[in-house]
Amino acid sequence: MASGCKIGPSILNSDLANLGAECLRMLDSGADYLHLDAPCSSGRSVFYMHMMVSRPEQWVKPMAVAGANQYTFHLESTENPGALIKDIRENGMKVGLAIKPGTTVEYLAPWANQIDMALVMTVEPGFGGQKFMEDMMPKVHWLRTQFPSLDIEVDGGVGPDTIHKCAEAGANMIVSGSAIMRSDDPRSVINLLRNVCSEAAQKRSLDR
Ligand SMILES: O=C(CO)[C@H](O)[C@H](O)COP(=O)(O)O
Ligand SMILES: [Fe+2]
Repeated sequence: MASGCKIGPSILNSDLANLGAECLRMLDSGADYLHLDAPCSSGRSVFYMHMMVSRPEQWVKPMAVAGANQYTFHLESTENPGALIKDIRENGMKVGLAIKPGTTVEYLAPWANQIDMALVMTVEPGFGGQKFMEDMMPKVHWLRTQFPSLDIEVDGGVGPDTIHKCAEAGANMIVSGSAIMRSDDPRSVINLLRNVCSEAAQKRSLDR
């Protein structure tokens, strides 16, 4: 089984001048992990880095030193994914592998057994508040069918209006930026996302 349904608020849209307080606010609201789209340093043990950078090789050690738990890089940004996966592991972090909307899932498949999490981007990487791309859901569904125990994350435009599509397709790790950060009640948004996701996962396991 994948590691249960987890909700990771994206801090990209938060008050960056008060990053520490924003992270604590999210953890206090029930976040399972924090999805960080920019390098930062912290001792907390729930930081999953989404590295939207060219040459992701150069940030592995700094992120490990900063206390990141997981290092997600874009398949499009490296010529040697195998070596990078090995380096991330040797630096004590879990491995996430992301694909942009224009990349087909067949490129990711050969690496699926070597990674902890696949990230299917549901917007073009860059900034928060973009429109969710529903046409990415077949990728999630295909991955879930082929790799039932893989953690599969979606990132971009995910919130109460779009979570059902993600959950039904098989995503179990949910990044949500604006929908959580802009809510007056982040806890209820996090709970809703997790409940929809867990119900879909439970239904899948009953159907098998
Ligand atoms: O990787 C990202 C942007 O490329 C962010 O994680 C993402 O945009 C989250 O924000 P929102 O939920 O508002 O789309
Ligand atoms: Fe992200």
